[in-house]
Amino acid sequence: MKIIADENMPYVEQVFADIGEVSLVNGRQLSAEQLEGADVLLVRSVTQVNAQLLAHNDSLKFVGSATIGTDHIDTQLLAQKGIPFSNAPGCNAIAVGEYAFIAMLELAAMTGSSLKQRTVGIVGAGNTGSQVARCLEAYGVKTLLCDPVLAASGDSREFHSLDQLIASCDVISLHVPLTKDGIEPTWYLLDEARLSALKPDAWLLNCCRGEVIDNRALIRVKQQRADLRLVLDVWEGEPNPMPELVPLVDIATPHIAGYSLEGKARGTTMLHSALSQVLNIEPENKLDGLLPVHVFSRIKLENQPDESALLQLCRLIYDLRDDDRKFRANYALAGGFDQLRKNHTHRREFSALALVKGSGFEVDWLTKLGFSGASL
Ligand SMILES: NC(=O)C1=CN([C@@H]2O[C@H](COP(=O)(O)OP(=O)(O)OC[C@H]3O[C@@H](n4cnc5c(N)ncnc54)[C@H](O)[C@@H]3O)[C@@H](O)[C@H]2O)C=CC1
Ligand SMILES: O=C(O)C(=O)[C@H](O)COP(=O)(O)O
Repeated sequence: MKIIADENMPYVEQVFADIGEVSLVNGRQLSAEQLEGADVLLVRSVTQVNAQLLAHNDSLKFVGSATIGTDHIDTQLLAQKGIPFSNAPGCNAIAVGEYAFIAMLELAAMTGSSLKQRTVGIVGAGNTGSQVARCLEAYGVKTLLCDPVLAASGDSREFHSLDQLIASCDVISLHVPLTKDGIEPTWYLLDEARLSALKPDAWLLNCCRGEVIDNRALIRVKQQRADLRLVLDVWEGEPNPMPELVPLVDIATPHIAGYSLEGKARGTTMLHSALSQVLNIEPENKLDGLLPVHVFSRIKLENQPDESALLQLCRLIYDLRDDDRKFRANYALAGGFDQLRKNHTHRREFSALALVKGSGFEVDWLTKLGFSGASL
């Protein structure tokens, strides 16, 4: 089988070797000509899978996207052509949850305040939003959820409206798909009126899609409101963020919130399972043994960590400040945004680090946060 895969899909050649020959391509530049004769197409979020891309191909048996979002896929077209499609829901949800949690700890350190004293509003309570809530609740931070779609579907959690969250939360973290229609469209969900209504000293995080915030309105509001703190991992108009916006942002990264090695590997192996099912091949667990041991495999805690020690511990797994520095230095260069993503050194998830505790204090909350437990 001829498999065309995005070059930024860790382990893809290894994982798919039993099904066919994998050719790696630049996903953003993939052309209809390159796709001629391919049986399987494996993409990431930068490839628009549409009629133009499929124009010279009549052999595709499967399209997979190793992502949660599907806004780059014309799923209707694939259904019309009878081409099975699968994405990888939840594959990088833990990575996004940990990114948002670490970003909030960094903002607390930056502003000399405490995350624990804040109430965090999570907009979109699906896979990624729930992981943010899990981290915050493990640490003892109050969270409020907004998800009218899940509320209407009978989800038993307590939900609030977006405007209630904006009025009452000190932090707003966005975790919705990008949709232009339907009953709850998210395009420019945070418009000028909502941005202006954010509480004094509020923090706003966007780890879902750039266009969920009206970025021009954000520039105008932030220019008037120095009290607002911003964490942006996603940008309107990627791969070209608005240059006036970047200096106004406290933590800026190139759409890598989901880039943990575990998350990427899960995305690849989930697509392998989906394709195996389509081809009627016995699915294998390919994730076991794929990931290397983390450089710090275990750490001994002598005391209960306070917020500052917790941040130090998190930085052993992921020092967000490195990505922020690289972003500011490179995003405006030609191809800079994509290069940052391509060359990103995939971080690990909390579970890669085992904590050994000294006697006389509890670390249950740290294992709930995601770290592994270990005995001496
Ligand atoms: N920055 C990054 O690296 C990543 C970004 N993403 C983005 O995050 C999005 C969310 O991912 P998941 O949580 O895994 O998706 P999900 O589908 O599990 O959850 C999204 C939730 O948003 C809710 N929702 C839809 N419209 C809403 C609205 N108007 N207001 C409030 N809630 C609404 C849905 O009901 C759903 O529960 C993805 O669609 C993708 O675009 C996902 C992974 C990584
Ligand atoms: O899963 C999603 O949705 C995402 O946004 C991905 O983390 C983006 O990663 P790429 O597919 O663009 O590498």
